[in-house]
Parts: sequence; C-alpha cells; structure tokens
Amino acid sequence: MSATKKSHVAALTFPFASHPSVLLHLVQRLAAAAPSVTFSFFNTTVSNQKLFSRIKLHGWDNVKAYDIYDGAPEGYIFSGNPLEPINNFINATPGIFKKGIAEVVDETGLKITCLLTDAFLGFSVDIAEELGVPWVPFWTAGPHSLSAHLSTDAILRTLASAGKAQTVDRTLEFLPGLSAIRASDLPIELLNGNYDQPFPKMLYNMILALPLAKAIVQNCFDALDPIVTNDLRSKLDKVLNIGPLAFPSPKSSSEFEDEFGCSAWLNKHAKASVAYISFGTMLTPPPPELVALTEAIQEKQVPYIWSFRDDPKLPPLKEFFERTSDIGKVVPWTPQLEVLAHSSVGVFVTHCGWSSLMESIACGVPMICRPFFGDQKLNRRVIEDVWQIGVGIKGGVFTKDGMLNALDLVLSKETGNRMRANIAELKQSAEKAVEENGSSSEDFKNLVEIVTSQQDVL
Ligand SMILES: O=c1ccn([C@@H]2O[C@H](COP(=O)(O)OP(=O)(O)O[C@H]3O[C@H](CO)[C@@H](O)[C@H](O)[C@H]3O)[C@@H](O)[C@H]2O)c(=O)[nH]1
Repeated sequence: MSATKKSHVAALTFPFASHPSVLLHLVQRLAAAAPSVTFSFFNTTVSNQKLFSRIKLHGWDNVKAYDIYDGAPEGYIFSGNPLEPINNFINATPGIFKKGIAEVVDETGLKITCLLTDAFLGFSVDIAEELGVPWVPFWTAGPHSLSAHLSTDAILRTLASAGKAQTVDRTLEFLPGLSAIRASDLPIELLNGNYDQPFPKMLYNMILALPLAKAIVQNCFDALDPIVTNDLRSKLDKVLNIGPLAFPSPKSSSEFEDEFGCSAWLNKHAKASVAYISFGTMLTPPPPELVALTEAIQEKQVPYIWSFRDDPKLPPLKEFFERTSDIGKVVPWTPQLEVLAHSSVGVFVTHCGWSSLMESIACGVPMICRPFFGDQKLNRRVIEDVWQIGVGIKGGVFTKDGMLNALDLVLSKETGNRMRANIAELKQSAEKAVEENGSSSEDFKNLVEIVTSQQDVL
C-alpha cells in the first residue's frame, strides 16, 4: 500500500486592522490553487469574530479557522489606548501560536509542513525551525516601507549624523528608489529606535528574521517600482510580488451586490463625479478635521459615498449627513473594491493604507491623501511625488481650504487628467502582471510551489 502524503499550511495572523483579512485573502487564493493542501488559519477570537461576520468560509473545505488567545490579562478592560491590545498580543507571542498549532496538529493528525505568516511575526522563523518547515512571511504593506524598515540602522545612523535641525526634511536618497521619502514620512516605530516597547521591538526583530525566510510575499507587482523591488531582491532571498491581490471583475464597473445599496446609488451619478471616502479599518479623523472635510464637500457640492466607522447619528456629522442627504450616502461598510471600480467614482479620499492604495490603482482612481500613522505618510509621499496619482492635503490635516484645494486639483482638467493618465498607466501594468504569464501570476505559481513543496507522509 502506498503512503498518502499531505501538506498542511499554518497561517498566523497579526490580528489588527486589515492584516487578518489580507492574509485570509491570500490563504483562499492558495487554497483554490492547491485544493489538496490543508490550511489552518490562526487568529485571535475577537479578530476571527469580526472577520467572519463579513467573510464566509462555506465552500472552502480545505481552509479552517482557529481561535487563539489574545493575550489580555484576566479582567482586562480596554482603556481606549489602541496600542494596549497590540501590546497584550505581542507579549503573549509566540506562546499563543505554539499552543494553537500543537492543538490543531493533535486534532487533525496532520503535521505542519509550511508556516505562512504576517511578516510582523518575525518570531515565526524560530517556530518554523523547530518544526523543520519553511517560513513564508507576507508583508501586507508596500515595498517602500519594507525597504525603509530593512534599513532601520542605516537610517538612524544617517539621521543622527545629520543633526537635529535638518532631520525632518532629510531625504533618503542613500536608499535605492527612496530619494523622495523624507525622515518625517517614516513610521514613528522605526524612527524612535526604542526597542523596550513591544511594537517597535517586534518590527526590529522582524527585519532581523526576514533574511532567513524561504520567500517573502508582497501585495504589489514588479512594474510598480522596479528600483525598490530590485533592491529588495538584492537583499532578500526570494521576494514574490503577487499583487494586486484584489482585482475588480470586469462587470463590477456598474453592478455589484451590497447590503447597503451602494451600487444602485452610484448608478444614479455621472461618470467620475463621486468622491469615495474611507479611512480603512482603524481610523476616524478627529472631529475638527471631520468638520473641515464636510464643509469643503458641502461648499463644492461633490456627491460622496462615505464608509463611516462611527455612529453617523452623533455630532459633529449628524447634521451634515442630514443636510447633504441629496448628494451623499453614508454607510458603515462598503464592498470597497467594487465601489472604486464603479465608473461614477472620480476620487478616493483615503488614509493611504496599503490595501486601499493597491485597490485604487487596480481601479484607476486618483486619491486625496490624509495619512495618519505607520506606513501611511510614506505611501502618501509616493502617491503624490513619485507616481503622481494623487495629492496630499496641504499642511497634512484636513482644513476646509486644504480640502477645497485638493478637490480642485484632482477633479480639474489639467492636474486631474494628468493624475488619471498616470494611474491608468499603473492600472494597465497591474493588469498585465496578473495576466496568465504576467509577473504576479508567475510569482504566485512560485509561491504555490513553495507552500506545497513539503509533505508529511501519513
Ligand atoms: O468600507 C470599507 C472599508 C474598508 N474596506 C477594506 O478594508 C481594507 C483596508 O485596508 P488598508 O487600506 O490597508 O487600511 P488599514 O486597515 O488601516 O491597514 C493597516 O494595514 C495596512 C497594511 O496591511 C497598512 O498599510 C495601514 O497603514 C494600516 O492601517 C481594504 O482592503 C478595503 O477594501 C472595505 O472593504 N470596506
């Protein structure tokens, strides 16, 4: 009797913001490409509840989600500090994952043959070594921020020698492809160099671990920024650019299903006339900025569709939403990719999260940028100064004049058309990358090979 061989991939999430949903998206694509492989998806209970209230795993026979402990001490009450749950989680790693994996191996009788994880979880390299399997980290942000993180020591040394006065405007021309990036665009966790704190320490440990990975996956495509990609490939073993991970289906430019009626509302508007507003899964701008943003929209009478995370019946936006109900639609959640792909959307007002950025490129929609933290300022710089497919708000925060000016630029014929032409070009390159033999499709095949290369004999 011949022995049965089986691959079993453990996917480990960083359970905050859109990180789990991006990793799940990748797992689902892999599961479809390799139906004989079992995928176990490890995420905290709270994050799984949120994630699977929107996404269903029915029909994904080879993907199973497992809950792990989130590290919160007994009796813990959230203080309102967003870093607190992140620190609790980090302090409980890697133990929570090791325990989860051991239980699942016990339950299924299937040994783990590959570890696919959020790149933030640099400690996974040790788990992979203990298990004797390859580690494949997924960097869910962009190549520019990965490049900056990998050069943390060089950046800190250069800034220290530049002297305080020049530091903020110091550009990173000593790093290939990053000459437009300024020190002030960098994530604070990278700049502060304080590795006593859990999150900066986790990021620093990640950059020490990445060179030991079997391959590193990114949600981008080669032609997006070949200089940065080539530089990364010179420093890391195998960088697989498999994006854009999310691509609109050809028919979604006019019709799609959604529980809040976005499609029907968008169908009533003229081509490229609507502003889509969303600040991702974690953020709402502070009240004074919200007011400034709404004043500009109202003055300009721009039709808008807003994915609003907070309660729209509370001040300061309640009255604005009521006053502008003839030109606006506010919903708690949109099928964002389909909304962006709709022909009536002309501009995306965004916080510059990486998935949003890639979706905007995949749909060819220019952006108005109001970045907040992490990689977002760096992404804004690339959007505005390198690719010229959007514009930042003058002064960095929403003011009525700043927003009016940004709307004028993006919706105008001259500057707006230039941005639209630039983003159309990127969109075209993205389409080529995901074609049958395109660079992203080839890298994806490579990834499938890696995650299925090791098998356990049953
Ligand atoms: O109504 C909505 C709002 C959001 N989304 C989706 O939610 C995701 C949001 O992702 P992203 O734009 O990356 O924002 P965040 O969730 O804020 O992402 C975090 O993680 C990213 C890396 O993965 C970083 O680039 C960001 O700075 C960080 O905040 C996207 O896929 C959107 O399509 C929807 O589908 N509908």
